[in-house]
Amino acid sequence: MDAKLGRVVITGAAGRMGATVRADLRVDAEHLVLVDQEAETVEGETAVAADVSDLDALVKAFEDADAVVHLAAVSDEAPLDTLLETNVQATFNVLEAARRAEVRRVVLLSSDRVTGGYPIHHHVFPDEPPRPDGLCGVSNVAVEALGQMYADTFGLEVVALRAGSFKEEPTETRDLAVWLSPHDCAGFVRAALTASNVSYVVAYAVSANARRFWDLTVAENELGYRPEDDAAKFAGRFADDDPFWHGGPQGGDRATPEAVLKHLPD
Ligand SMILES: NC(=O)C1=CN([C@@H]2O[C@H](COP(=O)(O)OP(=O)(O)OC[C@H]3O[C@@H](n4cnc5c(N)ncnc54)[C@H](O)[C@@H]3O)[C@@H](O)[C@H]2O)C=CC1
Ligand SMILES: O=C(O)[C@H]1OC(=O)[C@H](O)[C@@H](O)[C@@H]1O
Repeated sequence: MDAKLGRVVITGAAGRMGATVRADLRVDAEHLVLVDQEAETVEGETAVAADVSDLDALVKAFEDADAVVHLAAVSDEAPLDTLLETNVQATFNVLEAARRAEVRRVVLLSSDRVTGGYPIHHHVFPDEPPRPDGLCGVSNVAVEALGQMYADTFGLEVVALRAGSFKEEPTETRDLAVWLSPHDCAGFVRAALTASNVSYVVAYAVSANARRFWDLTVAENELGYRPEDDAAKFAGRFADDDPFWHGGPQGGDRATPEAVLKHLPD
């Protein structure tokens, strides 16, 4: 266990990933501050009902915090104005509140959507150019850029984790490549909070899936985390000859014109 987690704020703490991260950090963090539209607490936690659009509320919630894990977001395709507000503007608010409250480190949850336009046979390194598979991916590119700017300009320590598909177990063929297990999700976030010598790091957060598309060297070298689960143990549930493996974008169905058109204005 890492002794030095300190006081950690989790935005979006009431969401899916929040439950996993919170249960893991609660064990040895000095204190958890849970920011969400609503949040229930147990001993050792404080709940702050706040919207991440409210910069002043965030500055207050971040007082005396050592680190922030920013999970509050829209994690699916949506109209651009929604994504700009809930992902881009909110990430700016979180970073700016962290700067004002003198928080040392911020962990941003980005997503594999940033590079979902690469073909499935391309092994992607985190420093390759973005190739978003939709507007949500575009918003995640901006999220990462904000993190880089705050690290370079203000010396904030920022880790952007490009999470794959976070779920208990794989539920579709594509998950054999992109699954992020709860155990590994907790491991990546903990490593992002505790790694030393961080200025700005962007790393994929995906389980050690034999069929994964993404390189994990940065996660191992700069964050010190090597994932442990592998979706291959569920491979028997899915057809070997699924057309997904024949080619096409890593984002799968969501990278189609139809999927993106659904959220464009009439
Ligand atoms: N679940 C997944 O497979 C993946 C998730 N991610 C990213 O990880 C992060 C967490 O994802 P999940 O936990 O799955 O999402 P979620 O939708 O389950 O939870 C998000 C939480 O944020 C809160 N929230 C949303 N807007 C808010 C606002 N304006 N102010 C305050 N709270 C607000 C919601 O109430 C909710 O509790 C997101 O940034 C998402 O984009 C990235 C890749 C994959
Ligand atoms: O399947 C994936 O790759 C995606 O899984 C999800 O459920 C997330 O909401 C999304 O942001 C991921 O990128």
